[in-house]
Amino acid sequence: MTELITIGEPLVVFAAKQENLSLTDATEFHKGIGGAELNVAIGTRRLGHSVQYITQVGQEPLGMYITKTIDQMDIGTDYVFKDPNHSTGHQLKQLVSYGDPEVANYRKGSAASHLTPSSIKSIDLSGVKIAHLTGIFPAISETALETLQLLMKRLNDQHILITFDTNLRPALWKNTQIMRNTINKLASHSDIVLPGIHEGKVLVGTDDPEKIANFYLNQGQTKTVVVKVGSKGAYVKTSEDQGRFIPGFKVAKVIDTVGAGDGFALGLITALLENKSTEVAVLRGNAIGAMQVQTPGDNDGYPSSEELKNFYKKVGISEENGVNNVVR
Ligand SMILES: Nc1ncnc2c1ncn2[C@@H]1O[C@H](COP(=O)(O)OP(=O)(O)OP(=O)(O)O)[C@@H](O)[C@H]1O
Ligand SMILES: O=C(O)C(=O)C[C@H](O)[C@H](O)CO
Repeated sequence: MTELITIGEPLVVFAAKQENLSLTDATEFHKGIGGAELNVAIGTRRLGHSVQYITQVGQEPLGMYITKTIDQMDIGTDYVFKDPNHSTGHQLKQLVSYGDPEVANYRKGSAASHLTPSSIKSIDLSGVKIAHLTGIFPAISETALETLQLLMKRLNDQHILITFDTNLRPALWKNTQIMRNTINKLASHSDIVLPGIHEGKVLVGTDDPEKIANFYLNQGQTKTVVVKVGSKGAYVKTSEDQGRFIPGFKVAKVIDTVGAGDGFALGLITALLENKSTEVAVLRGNAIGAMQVQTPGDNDGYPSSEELKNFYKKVGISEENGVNNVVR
């Protein structure tokens, strides 16, 4: 039985080791794995919950590297399909001393983009508590979108809670209007929607968190919206309560912002799996987002239960009292 299921495109990430060099000039790289949904799977497993990851990889060294690595992490690979004809997506990522790193993606026509709806029919959803979906996978190909739509229909039919991170990747879409319409439609079939504040501006046309939340709460089945506001934390509103900000955690130095949103999502998901309140789930999302920005990889800041406890201890809060303790 699996608590969390997710579907996405894994990327082999070659992260530059030399600070502030362009990707053209960098010569030394560290090989790791990324991909938004896989990041969530990794962090969720690290906190002790069971996960199945649905994807397709090439039958070549990068595909084998992904499969071997996630298998060693004890993430379920029952639905990691193999494609002998296409290779696995990969990415070069810059190391910067400030701001977002430059990335170069090599993912067009990847094995994952050739996943088709037929792969969804075999998936056993019994016992699954939460499914995590994002706006990246449906952007990589028409068949990926159809595959996601079929999975969503099966999840909705079985009343399995869906968390949806809008995760905009404009370069993967034909144009902004198609991106906006498709993502907002997918969001309407999700229970918890997790846009970033800048994404809200593109998707809803405002950067007022309350207005962004109201937009999603007024369409489809969405009952909770959390708008992520970078270092400031997050704004949460449900269909039953007034919205509120839950402040973020101060960090000594931001090393790499990639994977913070996924860290937030997995913090929220794991807390909900442990029957914590929505507000505690947002607090844990903030904590794991803050831990992730202090590390160079896409998912190496995600904590074990022990590391999460130590993080709270260091800032002098616990999950039980932390929501109302705004001095961080
Ligand atoms: N500089 C920071 N300091 C502390 N916490 C941070 C910082 N940046 C991000 N976080 C935490 O991580 C969460 C997610 O970050 P962000 O708001 O950038 O999400 P996002 O827009 O989804 O990001 P991503 O680019 O990873 O998709 C924030 O809500 C916050 O809790
Ligand atoms: O999946 C992608 O598009 C990536 O850029 C890989 C990163 O690990 C991911 O986006 C972080 O959210």
